Amino acid sequence: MNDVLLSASGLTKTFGDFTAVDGIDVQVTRGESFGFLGPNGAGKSSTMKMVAATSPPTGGDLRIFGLDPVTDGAAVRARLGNCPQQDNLDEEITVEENLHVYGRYFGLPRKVIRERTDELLDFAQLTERRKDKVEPLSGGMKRRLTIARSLINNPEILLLDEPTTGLDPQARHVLWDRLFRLKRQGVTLIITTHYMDEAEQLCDRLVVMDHGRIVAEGSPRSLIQTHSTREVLELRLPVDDHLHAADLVEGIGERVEALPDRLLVYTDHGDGTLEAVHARGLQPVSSIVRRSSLEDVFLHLTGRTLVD
Ligand SMILES: Nc1ncnc2c1ncn2[C@@H]1O[C@H](COP(=O)(O)OP(=O)(O)OP(=O)(O)O)[C@@H](O)[C@H]1O
Repeated sequence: MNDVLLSASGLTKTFGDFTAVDGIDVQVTRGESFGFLGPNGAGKSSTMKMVAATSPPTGGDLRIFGLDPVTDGAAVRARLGNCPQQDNLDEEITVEENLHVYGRYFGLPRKVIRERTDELLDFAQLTERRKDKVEPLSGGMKRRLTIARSLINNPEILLLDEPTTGLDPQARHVLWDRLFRLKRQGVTLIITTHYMDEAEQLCDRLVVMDHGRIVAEGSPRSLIQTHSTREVLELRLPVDDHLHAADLVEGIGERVEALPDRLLVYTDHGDGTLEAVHARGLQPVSSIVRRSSLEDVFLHLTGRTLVD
């Protein structure tokens, strides 16, 4: 039997006249790594705050661990780890004191807090920095500390709102590695991101969100198979504006998307498609063939790119 930890039906959040989350249906089962992928403003954070039991829904039904986060907020929060978009560490105290304070907040015995702190500092690769103040740590270290802190109560679900936004590539990879470890330990991860590579790396299953609605759902692989071709030929032609250049490659490949700086020709055989472009007498300034990604899925479904 699937152990459903999160169940939302018609979940809605309005701010005055504005609808940020527009009647979404989502289920997450224990052990899954589940993602909300969408551009800024899609409604991901608003959804996460409702799931974190910190912002009440304005419509629909939401159950976490079978509980109502409005009436059973404290019970829900005790079983969740919550990493909000902005790190909210206490910068004036040390790394380990940040964990101690959180442990006390959850009412854990001192001995348990000490043991968990040692484990979590090791997990976050921060043992050597345990006596240092938080303020001078790098962005990646602060993020890892935020995650370590949110694990102090041994949560069944870890909520991660844009976990790697603002981090450099190396720091992102370190963080992804830590999140993989948690996933292997059986922690259910719920992640929001506007990075398609992060969604592909971390999520077993995800929903694509746009303007508060879910526009597609599935594993990264199944979404790509359903909504894109195997490969994409990216072309830069000697024209000023690619937005009006799609007709130059009309009939080549299965579908063409025109972006301001390039054409994306969707095809199952990129190299053959490039030959067809050359056979038409076109001389691209540059061309690459790559695998289809979730970015292509988003573009196909919404006509827009994930990151502007
Ligand atoms: N407290 C609020 N009052 C009014 N509008 C809000 C409030 N919080 C969010 N919104 C609006 O709701 C929409 C969705 O915001 P939300 O933060 O959920 O999106 P997001 O997908 O998480 O994007 P981001 O990554 O930028 O946070 C946005 O248009 C935002 O301006």
